[in-house]
This record gives sequence, structure tokens and C-alpha cells, in this order.
Amino acid sequence: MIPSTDADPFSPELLADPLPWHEWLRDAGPVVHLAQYDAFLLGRHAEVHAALSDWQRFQSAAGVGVANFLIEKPWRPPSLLLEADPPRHDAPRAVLSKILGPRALRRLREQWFADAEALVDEVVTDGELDAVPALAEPFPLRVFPDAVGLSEQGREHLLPYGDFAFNAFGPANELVRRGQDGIAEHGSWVGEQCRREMLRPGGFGAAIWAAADRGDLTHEQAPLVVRSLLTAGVDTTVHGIGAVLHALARSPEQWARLRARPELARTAFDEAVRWESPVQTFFRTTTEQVEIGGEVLPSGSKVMLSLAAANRDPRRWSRPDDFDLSRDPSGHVGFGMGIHQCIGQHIARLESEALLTALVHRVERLELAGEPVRHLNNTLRALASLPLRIEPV
Ligand code: HEM
Ligand SMILES: O=C(O)c1ccc(C2CC2)cc1
Repeated sequence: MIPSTDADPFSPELLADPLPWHEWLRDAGPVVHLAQYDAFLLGRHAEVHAALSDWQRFQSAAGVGVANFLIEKPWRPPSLLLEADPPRHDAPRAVLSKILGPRALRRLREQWFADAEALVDEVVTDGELDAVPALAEPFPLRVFPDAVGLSEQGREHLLPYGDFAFNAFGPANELVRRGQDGIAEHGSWVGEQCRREMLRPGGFGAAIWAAADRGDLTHEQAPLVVRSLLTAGVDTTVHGIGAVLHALARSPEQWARLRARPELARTAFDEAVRWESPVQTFFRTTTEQVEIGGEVLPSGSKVMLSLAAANRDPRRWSRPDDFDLSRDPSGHVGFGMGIHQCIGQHIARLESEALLTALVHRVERLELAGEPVRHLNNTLRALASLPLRIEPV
């Protein structure tokens, strides 16, 4: 018998403090029924991992939020990656895999490390700072739009556009309503930037259009694939960097361990993505009657996957609530799993590695100077403010 709950995972209370809810969910069983959304919810690592890895029976084409695209019109044309399954998903995925691959990372590494040092030199002085406006927001907003090939003007549209997109995976609640007024303007600016003539030669955007010229994509698909980068590639890394700085600031012994071994920067980021799960949840829709966790779900069911609950499942992780640089965080589902696993994860890791490396070389002590303030979003775990006390080297 599948336990049912009237809880609303998208309520301000549960968005603000999801950990007790996640614990209840994991202990209630492998599958829980969300009465308010007539959806099923998986919170244990084994079942979340299994569903993410089974695209045939847990499809994305019906949308990866509450809304079922087979029944209702999406707020924007569906993504050709996130909201598509094979075969439609294949070509856009193959094109982005190549463009965001090892060659791009090698080309960007030196520049991003230099940009991180410049930013840290600018903001780090002896005293206090808010790491969100000082570091977590400006760094991705400086390096990623440059790499995509966007002009300097109008980048202030990117964060609110992404924030709305991530809210829109949830129900039409107050968070979505609050974003409604601005989304037309943000959306038209983003749509404009996806046009070929707006994209600087040599950037990811121009490379997507060049793939269309080669016939690897159609010219109709190209702007939508650029849109994927602009939707997925900013807010996620801002909040991923916010998460790793938050984790390090509240664990001085882990900060000291990172300063002693700067090569742990990449592990630190993945452990933070596991610990905080900047992207908390995604949905799938069953394409047939499926058995999971010993329960049977009808065909056409909406299934919510709590990446965050899975990433702290004691059935998979020892001391799951500890942020611990001695842990091997591989196997976490913070970047998803399977054919839709995050295609930008190496870009995100490089951004974080560049910033953390610059910080460990310039900062002796980094600790909380006050309570962090949450930024609520239906899908993202985010900080509005992270007050830090910094002691330079
Ligand atoms: C901390 C940073 C990031 C996190 C936590 C994150 C998380 C995720 C997750 C959980 C998925 C899987 C979605 C699903 O299974 O339905 C995903 C997919 C995706 N991500 Fe990321 N992401 C991050 C950064 C990025 C960046 C920097 C980019 C762009 C360069 C990006 C582009 C994408 C795209 C295009 C997909 C869809 C892939 C597909 O469906 O084949 N992400 N991401
Ligand atoms: O293709 C897209 O538009 C897209 C939007 C949001 C994401 C989230 C998971 C990071 C991924 C892709």
C-alpha cells in the first residue's frame, strides 16, 4: 500500500526547511503519493537512481515539472534536451556534448582561473562580505555569458529568467505569480540572444549554429539549443557556488583541509552539490505501468524525484548530513543520472574550481558572519545572502 500525504513540497514552509520533510519521505517508503498533485514521489537514492536511469519507462517528453505537456500547453516551447526523449533528444545532446567537451574546458581553464583571481582580488579584504552578490553571482555571470558569446548589455535578464524557469517546473503558486510580470521582457531578451547574428564568433552559441550549418542540427533547432544553455547554465552554477561557499564557511575544518590540499576543490564542489542539491527535484511521466520499490505505478503517472532527499539517504551515504571532503561523493544525483545527466556539469565544476582555487590562495580564514538568508524557488535550493567573515592571507 503506497502511503499518501497532503503535504505540499512547494509550500514556502517546506521549501524553506526541506530536511525534516525529506527524512519523513525516505522513512515513509520507497514511493509516496502526493494527494495534492495526484503524483508519486520517490525520495530514496536507489529508486531515484533507477527512475533517472530508465528513460524509456520514465519519460521527460511530457515535461519534467508538475505540468503534463501531453495535457496542457507549456509556458514556452519545450526544451530539445531536458523535455525530449530519444530519438528527438539525440542530435541536440550529441551537439552540446561536443561543444561543452574537454577541448572547450582546456581552452577556458586559463581564462577562468585568471578571471577568478581578478574577482577575488577585487572583493577580498579583511572584514565581512556577502558572498552571494560579491562572488556567487558575479563570477558565473562574468565567465559563462562570455563563453556562450553574449554581448555585455542585458545580462541582468539571465538570473530572473532562469529563476522563473525553475519556478515554472512547480505549480502555479505565489513564486510563479511573482515572476509573471517580468518574464515577457526577460524571455524576449533571452530569445533575441539565441539568434545567430547576436552571438560572438568562437562562443558556444556560434558553435551551435555552425553545427546546424553542418547538418548536425536543423536551423530551427539551433536557437532552442542556445536557449538551453541560457536557461540551465547560470542560476544553477550561482547556487552551486553559493552552496560550496556556505558548506565551507560552516565547517572551518573542511576549509582548512581545502587550503592544505587545493586539489580537493573539485571534490568540494561535488560534495556540496550532493549536500545541498542546488537542483532539488525533477519529474518524470510513466509510459507504461511500472513496478518500482515494490510498488506498481499506473501508466501516465507523474513521478517526482527528490534528488535532494536521495543525496542524503542514509541507505546510500554514511553521515549523509556531514559536508566531508574525505568522502567520495561520486554516485550523487545532484547532476541527475542517465541520458539526461547534466551536460554542463564539467563547465560548472570548472567555474567552481577556478573560484575556490583563487580563494584558497588569498584567504586564510573564511567563516559565517551571520545567518544565511534563503531565496525560495520551486526547484532550486538557493541563497539570497551568505554573510562571511574573511581574513586574507
Ligand atoms: C551546479 C550546477 C548545475 C546543476 C546542479 C545542474 C543540474 C542538472 C540536473 C539535475 C540535470 C538533469 C535534469 C533531468 O534529469 O531532467 C541537468 C541537465 C542539464 N543541464 Fe545541468 N546543472 C548545472 C549546471 C549546468 C550548466 C553550467 C549547464 C550549461 C552549460 C547545464 C546544462 C544542462 C542541460 C542542457 C541539461 C539537459 C541535459 C539533457 O536533458 O540531456 N547545467 N542539470
Ligand atoms: O534545456 C533547458 O532549457 C534546460 C533547463 C533547465 C535545466 C536544469 C537542470 C538544470 C536543464 C536544461
